Amino acid sequence: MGFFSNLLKFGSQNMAIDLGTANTLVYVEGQGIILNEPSVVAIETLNGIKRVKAVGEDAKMMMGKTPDSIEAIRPLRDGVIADIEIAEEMIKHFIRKVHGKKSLLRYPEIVICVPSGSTSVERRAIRDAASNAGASQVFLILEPMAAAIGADMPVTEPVGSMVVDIGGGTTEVAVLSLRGLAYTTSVRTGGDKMDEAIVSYVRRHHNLLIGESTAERIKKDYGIARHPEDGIGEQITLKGRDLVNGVPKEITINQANIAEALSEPIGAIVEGVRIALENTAPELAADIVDQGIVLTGGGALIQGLDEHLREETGLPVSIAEDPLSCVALGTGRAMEDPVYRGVLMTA
Ligand SMILES: Nc1ncnc2c1ncn2[C@@H]1O[C@H](COP(=O)(O)OP(=O)(O)OP(=O)(O)O)[C@@H](O)[C@H]1O
Repeated sequence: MGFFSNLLKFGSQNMAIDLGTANTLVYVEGQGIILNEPSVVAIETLNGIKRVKAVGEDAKMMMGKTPDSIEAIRPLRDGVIADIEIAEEMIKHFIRKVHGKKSLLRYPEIVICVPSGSTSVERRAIRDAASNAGASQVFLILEPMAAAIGADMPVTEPVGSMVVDIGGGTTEVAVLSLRGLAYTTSVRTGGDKMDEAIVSYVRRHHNLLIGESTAERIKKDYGIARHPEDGIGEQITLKGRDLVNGVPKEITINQANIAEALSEPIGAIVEGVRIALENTAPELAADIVDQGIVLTGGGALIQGLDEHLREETGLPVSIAEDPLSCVALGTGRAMEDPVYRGVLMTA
């Protein structure tokens, strides 16, 4: 029986939460991932009083389109908690959504993942937010560990392996062995920086202002880590506001332009991997030569990123099966499977 399984018979629903800067996923014991929503909260201010107007998908749809009285906030903006009160509201909302009326019967136990670079103050804040949201007990797990477990990497064995989790706010690079993180570094570059790079490329080269959501959509559909083989790639039409005369305008760019725009954030990720490799103990480095590097997180889906890293490091690089779900799956497995008990922390 799993770590928390005994409690199930009392009607509890223990949960694992991947509290990401871009998306929050909730895994319920025995059921798997049952919630996956953007980490966005829309706050309305009326007569000086703030209240939560929408959370998750509904709030994300409002981003960039809100009237003055409503603000769409991402409480975990740069890989850290930018606004703890709103983060807590968001955690509460998602827990209630999953837990439903059962919350009246019993509070769940919650495992929640935290960035490896988070400070003890930040970790305590996340733990307290989950407690305030109704958890009877809160365990923490480090994000790269969760990503590696979710990607089926051999984290419990005396074998070194490297995971690169490219999320919204941060990229976490870690070397794991025997249930521990032998080395870890966190680069404050991820999907958000890629979106910003596209926005600024289009502004610089075409005097066109596009919104973050448009940039994200372009990145997901056409994002590429290397120049396309034909030097051009696909054509992309995008709309925004002309910075010169202020009117809406449509332009066409190509995938080679996107590769150019993304070269800086992708370069920062490659640099993070290189630093991690340089700091890895020789025995573990030898293992990584055999095991290779596994990419997780939404950024792993950028076309050609695996190939690019392979060329830059000379090591085998693979993409996890479901990169966007790895952290949530790994957090869930760590909650359910006693094999991983040692990776859970209380604060
Ligand atoms: N197909 C895709 N191609 C490129 N990027 C993608 C794709 N799908 C999602 N992303 C990006 O992945 C990022 C979200 O990834 P993920 O959900 O792993 O991050 P997170 O866990 O919320 O963030 P963090 O790890 O920083 O806390 C977003 O920036 C999103 O735009």
